[in-house]
Amino acid sequence: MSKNGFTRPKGTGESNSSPNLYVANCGPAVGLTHDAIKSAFQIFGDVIGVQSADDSGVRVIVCFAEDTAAQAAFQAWNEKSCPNLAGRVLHMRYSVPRPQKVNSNDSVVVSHSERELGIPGIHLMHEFITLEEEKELLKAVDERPWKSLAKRRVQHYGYEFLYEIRNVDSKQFLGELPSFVSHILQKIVSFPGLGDTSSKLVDQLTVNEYPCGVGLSPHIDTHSAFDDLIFSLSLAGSCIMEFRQYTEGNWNSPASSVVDAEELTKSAKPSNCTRKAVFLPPRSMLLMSGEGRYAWHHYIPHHKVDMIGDRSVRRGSRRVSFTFRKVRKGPCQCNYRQFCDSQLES
Ligand SMILES: O=C(O)CCC(=O)C(=O)O
Ligand SMILES: [Fe+2]
Repeated sequence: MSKNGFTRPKGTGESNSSPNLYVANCGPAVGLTHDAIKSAFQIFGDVIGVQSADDSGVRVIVCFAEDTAAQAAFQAWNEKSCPNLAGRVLHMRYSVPRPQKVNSNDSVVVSHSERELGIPGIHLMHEFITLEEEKELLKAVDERPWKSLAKRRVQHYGYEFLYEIRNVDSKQFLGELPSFVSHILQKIVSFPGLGDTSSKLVDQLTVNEYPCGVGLSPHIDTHSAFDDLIFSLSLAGSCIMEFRQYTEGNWNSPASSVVDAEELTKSAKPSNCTRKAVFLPPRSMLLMSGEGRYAWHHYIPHHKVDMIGDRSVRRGSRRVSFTFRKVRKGPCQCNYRQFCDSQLES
């Protein structure tokens, strides 16, 4: 495989024109140094440089300053015996710089803490559980049946989440949350900044398993479905979570609720929004509440690699998240009406 940073141009004919030529049957392995190649091609115009096309020693990239010089060289020497280069028959094609893989989170700044992130109501606690507890939780869910969606697998406890209506069936109680999360529920109560914790904080759990490279479309968890507090525990692999505040939003624009991941991400090119992101390492607990829960879309990009500053962090083979929420019993009365299905539809 070529590692030279160049590739064939897309398209044919004129559109192939480029100042760079890939030249085969020519190079140090057949006694032609890069300097010798450069001076031979200089007769067509300014040569910026010559580099190896691969490890073979017989294929090079010749970079001219101008397309016209490359065209002249191509016409004169392609598939011909070349007197200036030991009579070798050169095989040429145009070459263009290989496009960089776009895994760059579209250059959103990624924070490591809630303070850096600075979205009211979004809190992050690292190492919320131990490695041992993480292992136990993963073992517990892996022993239970998964439901396969198009790109990820889910389990629901307490109440089922219905993706078609972006809501829960609140009349169908599936039972108390399973005992393997009891210690998480106890810890959740002591999450810093929570006020009155006398009543049950959560009664619904969605477990999501994302294979490497799978994310979740931008959405706001439906206001009428769940109360204020949404806790999300990350296990196994890391990811970044992006938050978007749309300036002209309404409750279902661009996607207010959890839809199956791949549907909307392609349309998720943000233009009219403020974007912030946070890195979610395994065992961290994220709390979305208040403005961050009601008025910001959250989104997990479909990337195999997350760019954090200039560091790339490869996603693990899977990330499993436990999202704890409380099913809402009456209409939502938040102060973010434009994102609130309870207040816009009533
Ligand atoms: O995987 C996560 O951390 C978030 C899941 C989520 O946003 C949801 O289920 O609504
Ligand atoms: Fe969500």
